[in-house]
Amino acid sequence: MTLLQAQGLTRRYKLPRTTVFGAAPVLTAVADVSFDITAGQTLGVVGESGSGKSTLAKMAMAFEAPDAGQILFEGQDIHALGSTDLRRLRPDFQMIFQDPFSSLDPRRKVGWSIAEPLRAMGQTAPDRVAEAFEQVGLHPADGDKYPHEFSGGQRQRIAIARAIITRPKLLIADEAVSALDVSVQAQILNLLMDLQDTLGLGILFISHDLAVVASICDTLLVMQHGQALEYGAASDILNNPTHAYTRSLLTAAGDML
Ligand SMILES: Nc1ncnc2c1ncn2[C@@H]1O[C@H](COP(=O)(O)OP(=O)(O)OP(=O)(O)O)[C@@H](O)[C@H]1O
Repeated sequence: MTLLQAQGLTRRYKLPRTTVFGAAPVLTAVADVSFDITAGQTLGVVGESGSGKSTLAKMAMAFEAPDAGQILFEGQDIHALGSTDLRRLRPDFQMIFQDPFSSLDPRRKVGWSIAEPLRAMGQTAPDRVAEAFEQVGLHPADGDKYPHEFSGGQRQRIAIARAIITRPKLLIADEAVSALDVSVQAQILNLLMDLQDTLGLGILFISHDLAVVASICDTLLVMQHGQALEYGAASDILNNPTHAYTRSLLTAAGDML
């Protein structure tokens, strides 16, 4: 079943004027991008810094509206929903960021922080908190500790626990392992794949690192300057890239693939 369907997504930003004459310059951060994600499938989005990956994620999370195109979640246009309907849908799609420090309140015990999405739904469910800790390979007693007591990899596990606590259907991971050492990256990627198997999650996995993306994705979207250069089965693109830019990413990834 198609979980998320992006059709012709376009996002433009007005830039500061450089002269008093004429219109303000406009940057097209995402230009006419389309993709699908089905349940249990990972779409990898790869591209250099500034290629529009995070802008795509923000639109998929309904944090930012597209200037053109649509994002359908289970057939519903999320940008056409009223705030009440969007709030009702929110638990179904959750996001993990590069830096869990920015989303974990340093003054709060992590058990409190991971329950935040439940509180936003008007729920308190201590057994869900314990379950989420166990699902990410931590101990429920870890909920009584503060973020600084954990390593970077453990903090990313906590961020994942918080993302899955609402039992979402779709997870959006934006550079979720980029700040971690290679061995820890592998552990977090394995965790995401295990969670996908058990929970049937669809995952939108964004990274500038093709080696990382290739290790986890089923389908691949290669972006450059806001454009989708290639989109399709990851194995097809990796074995037979049609674009010179993709070939340069493959060369850069080298032995890591
Ligand atoms: N709010 C904004 N206002 C103006 N320009 C923006 C805004 N957000 C993003 N941009 C520009 O849009 C382009 C795409 O940015 P985006 O963050 O989506 O790229 P990215 O591929 O995620 O790169 P990075 O990994 O460095 O964040 C960049 O040129 C960026 O400077």
